[in-house]
Amino acid sequence: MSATPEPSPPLVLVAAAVIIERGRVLLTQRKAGAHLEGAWEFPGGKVEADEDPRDALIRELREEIGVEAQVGDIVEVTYHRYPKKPVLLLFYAAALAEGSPAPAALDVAAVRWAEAADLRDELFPPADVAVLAKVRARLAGA
Ligand SMILES: Nc1nc2c([nH]c(=O)n2[C@H]2C[C@H](O)[C@@H](COP(=O)(O)OP(=O)(O)OP(=O)(O)O)O2)c(=O)[nH]1
Repeated sequence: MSATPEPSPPLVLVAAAVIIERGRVLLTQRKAGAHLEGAWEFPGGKVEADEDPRDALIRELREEIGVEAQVGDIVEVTYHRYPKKPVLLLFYAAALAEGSPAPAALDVAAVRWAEAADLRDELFPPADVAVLAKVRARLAGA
């Protein structure tokens, strides 16, 4: 008798921000106990079923790091299949709004501004390879 195939896990839609200021990009670190714990990443999170991805990103940036952001154009779109979790990542260029509070680690392990030399692939989730290449190029002014 053949085993019943596992149902495919649903695709998770994620919006994340590429925020560059004065030659540095804003990164957050994933909390202990979370999927990919300890990895550095671009701040953001899951888009709810009824949400515009840009609105989801503004909400996540408020919740995670307490900033007010303006969300611009897509930098990269990446599909990645984590074990038991396929994700579609929308990476948007974004900027801190005038008068926004400075980023604070409200619901992340840490937050920091990073230079191009700090963007080593192995510190990030495997899905971030393509966006990291684009961010390095942007930081280099290309
Ligand atoms: N925000 C963000 N998420 C990323 C990046 N790269 C990457 O693979 N991801 C993945 C990690 C997570 O699986 C997913 C974001 O979901 P999340 O942080 O809201 O939720 P989570 O999986 O920790 O939460 P949960 O399932 O435990 O509720 O996208 C990135 O650069 N930024």
